[in-house]
Amino acid sequence: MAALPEVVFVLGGPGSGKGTQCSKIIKEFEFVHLSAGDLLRDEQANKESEVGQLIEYHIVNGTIVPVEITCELLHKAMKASGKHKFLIDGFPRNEDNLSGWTKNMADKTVVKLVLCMDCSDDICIERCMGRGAAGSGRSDDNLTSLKKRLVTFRSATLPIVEHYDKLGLLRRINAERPAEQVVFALLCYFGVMIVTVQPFLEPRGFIRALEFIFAIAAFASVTNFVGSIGFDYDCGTGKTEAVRLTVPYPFHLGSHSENKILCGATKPTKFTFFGDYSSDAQFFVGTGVLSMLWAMITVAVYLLGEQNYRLDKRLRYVDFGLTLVLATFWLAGSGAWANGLSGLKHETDPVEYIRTPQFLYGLDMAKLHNPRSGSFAALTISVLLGFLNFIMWTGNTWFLYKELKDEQGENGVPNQSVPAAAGP
Ligand SMILES: Nc1ncnc2c1ncn2[C@@H]1O[C@H](COP(=O)(O)OP(=O)(O)O)[C@@H](O)[C@H]1O
Ligand SMILES: O=c1ccn([C@@H]2O[C@H](COP(=O)(O)OP(=O)(O)O)[C@@H](O)[C@H]2O)c(=O)[nH]1
Repeated sequence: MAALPEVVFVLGGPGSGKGTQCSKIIKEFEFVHLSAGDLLRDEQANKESEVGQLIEYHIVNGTIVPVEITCELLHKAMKASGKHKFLIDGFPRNEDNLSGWTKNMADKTVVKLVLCMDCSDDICIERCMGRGAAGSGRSDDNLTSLKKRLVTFRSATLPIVEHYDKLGLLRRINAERPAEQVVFALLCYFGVMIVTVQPFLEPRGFIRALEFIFAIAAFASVTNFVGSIGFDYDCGTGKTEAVRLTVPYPFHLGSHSENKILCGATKPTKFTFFGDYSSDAQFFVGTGVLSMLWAMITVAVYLLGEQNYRLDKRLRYVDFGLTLVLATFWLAGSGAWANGLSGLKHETDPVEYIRTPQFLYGLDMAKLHNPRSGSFAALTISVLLGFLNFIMWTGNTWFLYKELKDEQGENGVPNQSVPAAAGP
């Protein structure tokens, strides 16, 4: 399922610095800043608007415009932006706003965070008066309107702030500090927020995390393996000496030999094997390493750039394609390695070894007794892990394919009917 658009609400008293801080945040993070107040003022300035007068009335009196109007303006602006992350400043301001949003937008958006700019009334008044004096042109930057706006904030907006606090979404910011200090605190919250564990609660991310672990387990059980076999070597004097031969990765047996000085001889005796299983083993290990790298990259992308991933179809096609290729590699690699391992086990079987004609090894095989085989269990497990990886990568290919199919609207903002704006 495609991700829902993300929303961060920014609340706070008039003049607490909501607009100032939002404009700083969008420089650092890919959010679209939507000021509910600005949208209402633009609508009110539109001579053709049927609700202009109603908006003006509420703004001057510091009361709240009916949610149908605000919600429609917000929804239009979200759709028009073509983006997926929104910083909504000055909304929801009362119970009516909250229930209107819940009714129309809650199941089509995800509220990631609610920021509350804490600021005393005196500072709010001082800032708004300063804004008015600097020529904001706002009909509500005067003492009479300000007092009403502050009352509305305390009585209507603070219960909404508390509502989000109970949901665990609220972050309070001391907004009385200089703007640079305020933005620093805010950016920390945003930095934490962009790391999302959400994809790992869904099959795609969850399986990918497992794939990372199992890919490492599969190839490490091969690369770390050093097998061994052993015999007793008859010195011919009634004494025997134990011989241990190693079978190391990458199992290019033909090029691996061991020289042992036995029974006090002056010259070493050369023990060697035949056969080469390195291509099977290395293909398997290569698949494991590639899978680990791809899983590592995608886990990082899911954690830090999930929204971009969901919005950028190319990324998802690349993920789907590579996952499919790696699933195929796991099947081929595990099959080949299973076959290689059975050859390797046969070739390094100490019973077979001592039965081999003498001319092949240049050794007097009659002197070798009591064959002892080492354990190849780790390699058998590696084959099983390989097939398990095949199942996981194939399963994930299916989930990625399904996600590609379950496309949402172009810009991620769902198409939905918006309540009609109320008349004046
Ligand atoms: N931290 C701050 N310190 C001092 N002045 C600020 C601070 N933040 C905002 N201001 C000023 O206060 C006024 C109101 O800020 P604004 O961001 O428009 O508030 P709001 O959007 O909450 O109404 C503006 O003139 C702005 O420059
Ligand atoms: O969701 C909203 C946002 C704003 N307003 C009105 O717009 C005014 C100005 O809001 P804004 O957020 O621009 O300014 P602030 O009061 O926070 O400085 C408010 O007093 C309300 O009358 C509203 O009714 N609903």
